[in-house]
Amino acid sequence: MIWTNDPTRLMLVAGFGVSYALVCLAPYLRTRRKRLAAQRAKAEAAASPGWIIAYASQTGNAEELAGQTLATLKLAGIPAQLSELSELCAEDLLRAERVLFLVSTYGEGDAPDAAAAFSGRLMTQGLPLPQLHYAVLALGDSAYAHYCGFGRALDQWLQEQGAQSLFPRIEVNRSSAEAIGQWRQQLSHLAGTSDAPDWSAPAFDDWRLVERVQLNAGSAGAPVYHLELEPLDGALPAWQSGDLVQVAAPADPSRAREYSIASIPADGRVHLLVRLHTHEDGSHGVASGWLTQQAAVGQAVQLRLRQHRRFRLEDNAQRPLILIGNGSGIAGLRGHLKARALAGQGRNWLLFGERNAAHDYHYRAELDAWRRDGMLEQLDMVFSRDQPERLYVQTRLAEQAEAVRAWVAQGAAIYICGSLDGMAAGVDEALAAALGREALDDLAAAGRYRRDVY
Ligand SMILES: Cc1cc2nc3c(=O)[nH]c(=O)nc-3n(C[C@H](O)[C@H](O)[C@H](O)COP(=O)(O)O)c2cc1C
Repeated sequence: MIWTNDPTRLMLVAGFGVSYALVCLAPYLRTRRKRLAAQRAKAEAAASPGWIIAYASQTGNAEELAGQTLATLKLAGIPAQLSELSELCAEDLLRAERVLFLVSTYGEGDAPDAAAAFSGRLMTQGLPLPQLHYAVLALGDSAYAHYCGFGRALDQWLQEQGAQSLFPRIEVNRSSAEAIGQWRQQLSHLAGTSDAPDWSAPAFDDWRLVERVQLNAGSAGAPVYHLELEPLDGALPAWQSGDLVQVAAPADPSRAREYSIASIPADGRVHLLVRLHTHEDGSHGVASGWLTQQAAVGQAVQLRLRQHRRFRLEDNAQRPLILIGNGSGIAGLRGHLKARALAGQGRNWLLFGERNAAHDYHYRAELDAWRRDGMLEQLDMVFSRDQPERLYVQTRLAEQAEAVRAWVAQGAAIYICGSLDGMAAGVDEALAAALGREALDDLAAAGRYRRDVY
């Protein structure tokens, strides 16, 4: 060891010692600062009156992410509750301090059906919300003209009311894993936790295509096929009428296509109704081409079931049902009719549109049998091209406004399945004309007007 009395050298040694200590200490201090900030965030969040996770979802994506958001906050010890957007009233918002909104967009930039009243009534008012801290996760598909239209409108309205965003709106294009990852990261940051639960979607299972029949030979429309599938391992999973399947076609497994399930578990198989889609250049749709042209009967198909809570019967199982649809939309309605027949519930009115009775009367024998057995109280088949003038379900519905009012007065719920263009909007207008727009919005908010339209 070398001793020295030279003051300059002593200063240098001391200076070096202090710098060295600082260099060693810096990472520790940084980590400690971060830990304290995280603890503070957690304590503040836990002390707040509770977070609200509000979702508006049509086919369940936003709802599923809302459930995962709740699980993440709960894991971090933050009191939080899940709420459908439609359940929130002005008073709730005036009181709330932290709300996470997860909303999708439907129609042409519209809110999901259940949130129509929230969008039409609350969002047209001025509410002072300076106390509200919020974030928006907007789900959508950039192929639509009004990409994330409802999420954007909600965000803008909240800003106009003086609410403060916790972080900029995150837009999720076609369920993009990257955007969902950003949301998850923001949540972890807010909640001061790094151990968020796994959000990955369930894997696809192997099913076998066991039957395929074309239903509309000779039709003026594109070919429609009835398909039956069984799980390869024989264990039939549970589902409810109204649910969907996602099919991963070998040519594009990253973008699953969704189809309504046309059967119930008592059938022992998943039935699908698939219309072959043909592009302008003559090529077939990836999934519809695979399922109806390429996959051989007996071949394995990658499939997973998806709950579609918004289109299930749920509380409506005891109510009379008005089922309205067109084209391949008979799939989702057939699932419900099968469930009703199994439960012995005969108060069903089916109003269905296709082109020609001779070729497009899908499942005619089954519908006739239900009619005979008292499972279909009223059946209105509307064939657009069987008479000189074109006729559609919405025209028939408008003629039946009196009956619609009577059924709804008796507690009926209304289910719509089929095409958005040319059917859903017209049916919506006819229903609004029969019942009043406000009453229809109220039915939607109460889960008595449900749509699976595409
Ligand atoms: C009939 C229909 C209309 C849609 N309209 C829009 C739209 O106008 N803008 C948009 O960004 N996304 C639109 N989408 C895409 C959905 O918002 C997207 O699929 C979202 O993931 C659905 O979430 P959800 O399951 O929570 O309802 C539409 C989807 C369908 C089936």
